[in-house]
Amino acid sequence: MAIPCPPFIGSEKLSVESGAMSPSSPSPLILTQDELKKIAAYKAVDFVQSGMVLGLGTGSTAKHAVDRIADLLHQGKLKDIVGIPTSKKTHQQAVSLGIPLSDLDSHPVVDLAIDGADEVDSNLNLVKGRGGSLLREKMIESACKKFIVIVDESKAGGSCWC
Ligand SMILES: O=C[C@H](O)[C@H](O)[C@H](O)COP(=O)(O)O
Repeated sequence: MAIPCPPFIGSEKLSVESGAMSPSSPSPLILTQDELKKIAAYKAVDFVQSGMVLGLGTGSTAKHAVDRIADLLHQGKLKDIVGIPTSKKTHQQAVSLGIPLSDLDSHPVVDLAIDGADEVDSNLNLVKGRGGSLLREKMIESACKKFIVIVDESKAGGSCWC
């Protein structure tokens, strides 16, 4: 699914400033749902600081956050991160990207957890776990000081949004 994106996200402004496009004829920037997930996930990772113990979420949205954390570690912009994965899949992804990992036994307090959700309502109630890792998510996300849930607009619809 492709979703029209507001002009403040993306490269349109840069194109206008560089003279590549006339300001009077802006063309809408179309982003896919996965690109929107990536933008939201990268924004969540802005809250990660060096030295943190991180809950690493599961799913197609959280995957982008884990990728971004690994990028920043490799660039030296983040240091001394310890990740606690919420699923076997995320564990495998983090290992493949070289993110140092631990568990709740060794790190019972998690500074920040970042994860997706299946649905969110206007009171920020969440439906989670359709990716199959609800138990580990609940354990790790209950132990965190701060929990960032990343959702694109497709998660805000449905019966619980009132
Ligand atoms: O068990 C799965 C998790 O709760 C996911 O965070 C949730 O299902 C959302 O996944 P996705 O980002 O792939 O929509």
